[in-house]
Amino acid sequence: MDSYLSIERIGMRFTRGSAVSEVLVDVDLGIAKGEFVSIIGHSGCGKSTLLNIVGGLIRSTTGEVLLDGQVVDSPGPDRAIVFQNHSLLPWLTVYGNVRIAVDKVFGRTKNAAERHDWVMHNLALVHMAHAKDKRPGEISGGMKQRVGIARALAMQPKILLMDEPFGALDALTRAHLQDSVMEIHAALGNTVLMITHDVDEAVLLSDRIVMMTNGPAATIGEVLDIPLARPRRRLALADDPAYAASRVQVLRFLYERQRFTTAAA
Ligand SMILES: Nc1ncnc2c1ncn2[C@@H]1O[C@H](COP(=O)(O)OP(=O)(O)OP(=O)(O)O)[C@@H](O)[C@H]1O
Repeated sequence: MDSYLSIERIGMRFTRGSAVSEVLVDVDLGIAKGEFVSIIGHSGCGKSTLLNIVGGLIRSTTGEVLLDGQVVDSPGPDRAIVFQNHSLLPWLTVYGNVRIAVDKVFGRTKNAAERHDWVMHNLALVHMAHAKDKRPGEISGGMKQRVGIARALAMQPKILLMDEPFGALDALTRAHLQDSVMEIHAALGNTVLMITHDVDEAVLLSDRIVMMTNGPAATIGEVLDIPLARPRRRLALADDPAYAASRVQVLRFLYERQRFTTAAA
């Protein structure tokens, strides 16, 4: 496979005084351009640590990450991150929150009118153009996540990194956002690496699911291809045997092969 993102033999050890914790060992993963890959694994196994290494927020102890042939060693606009708890600036409007990122990334290459249009285009993609003048305190959690996604997309990153983006939302809002993300992925062909705890979400959205072993010293246990044609519709999939089979494989991995142990909590 031609890897656009290449995670090569990543190891991560945290040292505090004489205490050393081995969190990740020998993590190897290649992601193709346009692929949607999810990472699933029990709490504490090191999923966020891995995503933060890819984002350049922390440096791995061993191994390296390459994106489009470039070594990742610091944060950059080519890797936009969407966190579980939106990170919008409360004093700016919805528009302002996206505009600030657009000005930063495209300040030299697009003029003010183009930047305005680009902000509005990305707000429209997540169905938030109507709320452009509202402040984060005036909109729901789901809407805030939509704005966070618009801001990330507006940076035109090479890869979109999402750390449990829908984790704090109720089931219905979550379903709407998943549908939006699928629409956007179909329209733009983004490369996405997403952490989730939700097996149905992973199967619905992903081309492949990366299943991590329990920590400490976690690594990739199995990678599952999801053989479901796109576009995917959640209602139709409910009766699809291929959907059920993928789901069972992830559940087996998590609850039989990698049973949650208190040591991993
Ligand atoms: N800066 C740090 N210093 C020391 N240990 C850390 C640090 N960051 C993370 N860890 C440890 O690394 C392990 C993995 O944490 P991480 O947050 O990556 O797991 P996770 O799989 O994302 O968990 P969850 O699903 O609960 O969010 C945990 O044991 C955590 O305590």
